[in-house]
Amino acid sequence: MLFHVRMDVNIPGDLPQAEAAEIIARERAYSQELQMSGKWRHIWRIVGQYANYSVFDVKDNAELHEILSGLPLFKFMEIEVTPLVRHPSSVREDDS
Ligand SMILES: O=C(O)CC1=CCC(=O)O1
Repeated sequence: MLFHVRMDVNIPGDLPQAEAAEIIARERAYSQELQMSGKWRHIWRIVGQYANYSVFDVKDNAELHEILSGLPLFKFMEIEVTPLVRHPSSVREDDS
């Protein structure tokens, strides 16, 4: 199943910089491992915002929930999920 996910990050200003840097480094490693596995298909920065648009390809809602709630930045994020289904006019073979 494909899901479009918007993640808005809001790290509190009073979090020590070293702690924030460590969480961001773990977030990057976690994300890159999932990208390499094919489950996190796309990640795009939203211009001018500390936010991204991502596309996940996972088994079901439960797997997506597990992945998102495991994000090191999860507690500092607002997350919006939109389930996707193949468009009947799509010419791309990997759209589902
Ligand atoms: O910077 C972000 O948009 C948050 C994030 C998600 C995965 C990652 O590496 O950073």
